[in-house]
Amino acid sequence: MNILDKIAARKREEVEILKEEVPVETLQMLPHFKRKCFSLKENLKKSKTGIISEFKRRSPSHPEINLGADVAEVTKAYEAAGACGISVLTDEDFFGGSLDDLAVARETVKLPLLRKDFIIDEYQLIEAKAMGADVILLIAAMLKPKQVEQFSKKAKALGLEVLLEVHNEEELKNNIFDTIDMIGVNNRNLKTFEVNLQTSKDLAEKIPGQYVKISESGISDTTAILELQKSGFQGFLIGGNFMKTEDPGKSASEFINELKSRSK
Ligand SMILES: O=C(O)c1ccccc1NCC(=O)[C@H](O)[C@H](O)COP(=O)(O)O
Repeated sequence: MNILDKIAARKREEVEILKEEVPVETLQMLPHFKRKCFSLKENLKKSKTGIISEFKRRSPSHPEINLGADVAEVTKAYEAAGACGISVLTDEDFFGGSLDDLAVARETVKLPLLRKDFIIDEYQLIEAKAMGADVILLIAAMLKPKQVEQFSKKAKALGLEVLLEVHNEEELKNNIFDTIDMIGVNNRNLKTFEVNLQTSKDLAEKIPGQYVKISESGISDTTAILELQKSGFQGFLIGGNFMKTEDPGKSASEFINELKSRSK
């Protein structure tokens, strides 16, 4: 069983329990449910740097990135560093995150927040909105195109933006819907965990022009960003490179400042 199948199986169990414990009607009464979302898409279109900084403590490929990281401290520093948006891992079992992390990030910053999780059920979209997310992720490798269409429609109806994640041309071709806002190319092969930025460069020209393009995973220097910008990418999702350091906010700030000075 590959990692996405394992995660999907766990999510299905988790969602069935949650639906009983916290019904949709309860989520819909939470104050953030009616909040107007911040737009990551618009921030990326306006930005010269396009950095989406990620908060994650661990991952299947890196089991100990920053286990004790404090979400308020890091997200506040990411905002001050000039990030366009923040990605918050909300999966507990595989990434050590939680919906509480998302809620704390929401109370801390005014930037668009991506709920970084593995969506397999509409319930998780309602949960994302209620806990303060602005953007949700749909991973083509773990969904059927019909589900991508259904979940993206529902997300838009909730006022959320949709980031579709693909790894190859087939996933891209099968999941082009007008309810998608941004297309992310994940440079990490989820079978081997190897990262290769060429994945983004190869797919860039195949992504239709109306979608904001985001390159995800394995980005560790500003030279990579300058090259990816030449291929047409406007957004860059960076997690481990910041989170593995003692002060992720400071690392993000130095990275963004270096990028700004190299972009002049
Ligand atoms: O990172 C993993 O090990 C992983 C394994 C299985 C599914 C998803 C996984 N990562 C999620 C991500 O997409 C990354 O956290 C994100 O793109 C940032 O990547 P990085 O900058 O390399 O930390």
